[in-house]
Amino acid sequence: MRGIDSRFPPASQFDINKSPMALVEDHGWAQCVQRLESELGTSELNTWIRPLQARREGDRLVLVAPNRMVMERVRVDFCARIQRAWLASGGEDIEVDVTAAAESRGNGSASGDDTPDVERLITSNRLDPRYTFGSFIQGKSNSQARAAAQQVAESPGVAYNPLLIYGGPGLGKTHLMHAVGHALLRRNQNSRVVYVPSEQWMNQFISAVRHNTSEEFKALYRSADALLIDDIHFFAGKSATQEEFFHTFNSLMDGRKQIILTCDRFPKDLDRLEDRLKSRFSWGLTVSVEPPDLETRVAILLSKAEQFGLSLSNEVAFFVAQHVRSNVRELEGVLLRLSAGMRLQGEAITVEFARQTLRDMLAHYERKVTIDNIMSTVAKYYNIPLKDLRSPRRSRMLARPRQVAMALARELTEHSYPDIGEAFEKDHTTVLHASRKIEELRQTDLRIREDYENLLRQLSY
Ligand SMILES: Nc1ncnc2c1ncn2[C@@H]1O[C@H](COP(=O)(O)OP(=O)(O)OP(=O)(O)O)[C@@H](O)[C@H]1O
Repeated sequence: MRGIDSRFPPASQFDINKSPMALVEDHGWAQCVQRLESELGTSELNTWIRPLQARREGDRLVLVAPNRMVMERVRVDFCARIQRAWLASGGEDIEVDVTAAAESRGNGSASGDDTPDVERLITSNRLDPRYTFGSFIQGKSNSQARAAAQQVAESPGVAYNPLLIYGGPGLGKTHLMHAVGHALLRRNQNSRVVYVPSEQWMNQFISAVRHNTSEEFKALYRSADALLIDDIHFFAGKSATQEEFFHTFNSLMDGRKQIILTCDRFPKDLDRLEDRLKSRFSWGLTVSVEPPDLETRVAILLSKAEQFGLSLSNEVAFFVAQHVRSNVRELEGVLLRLSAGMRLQGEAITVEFARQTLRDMLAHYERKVTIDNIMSTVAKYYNIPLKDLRSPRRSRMLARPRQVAMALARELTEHSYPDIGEAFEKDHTTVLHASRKIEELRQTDLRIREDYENLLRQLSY
């Protein structure tokens, strides 16, 4: 194992305190960043410029942002400045193009070509410097996952192994996974922390098989100290990939190395994933992240606004949080729209400004979260006739969906208990009891929690 160490990305390359640009062969970009250092504040530089990876494509400088959010902000606010800094630092006149990581991968190969250079593929996947425990806002919806991640960061390979974080899109699974990676590297700079999205892992595996470099592929992954694999639902139905992953998993577990996985649902519910993998996933700890509640959404908005250098009042944050409930990525998207709108129109962000700027989005939500629509969505979800939600029948088969529908109406609409009671042809105390009951069951009954979150997601998009 020692023999292949040199081919691993040195841990320091993952260090958030070092510029990712250290990895870029093109020194022109390093000089350009240096130039920008004198123009931008540290916070702007670390948030928007340092996470970019640069490569030359003919007479273009292609900057790959870790996600769409960064891509859009860089396009709007920094492109021209980067071009000027590039020229000023001795570069020739080139076009600057900004893409997001997933798009830039395009053909599914992380490197953009078909070179079976496993090391390069791995080094191209770095931890996002912004995804740390410090920038993760904790609330009821994610506190368990955060605590588990923190525990793993403190006792890797011992506390919970594997740690599997599951939940809907944009709820911070990747963020927490990277946060553990950063913490492990801070504890031990030489630790070999490997982060890879499942799709890339599979592409690298296929490429290794094609180019006869399977041994190298295996050795590289099996000698990691911590392996972080994102979105493992992607492995469903890919039997050869599952087989390879099964052996990697066993090898790492035998060596007491830490494994962290994320998945878009409770892993036992994944179709076409081998039972032996499902059972291994349950050896450690499986925790969920759920959509954040109102207070957490407000806290996230205020913290992100500060991070983006955007002045946002509590009142506006509260207004946005009341209307945008689905996930954190969407909250970030809203901040981006507000920021772009503010720049274009030169106005301060007031509640009225937010209402105008986001009117299409708000109208969409309002259409979806009527009591009638909640009822029909719940009836369809549980496959029961709509009229039964209103009927006086008390069978458990009907009572639970009815309570879920009432709780959703209470959470998603501004209607009072008596209004909701009237819509369900029940007394307001029944609605009150239903809301409390469902809140309690969401803590203790996994099935109810999943049903509620699924419905919340359907109604919130
Ligand atoms: N609790 C939180 N505090 C601060 N930022 C958060 C939080 N949760 C999510 N985010 C931010 O929301 C964005 C989306 O998060 P992330 O990519 O981790 O979601 P995910 O659950 O992995 O989604 P997907 O399943 O779609 O990959 C990121 O920018 C992340 O930093």
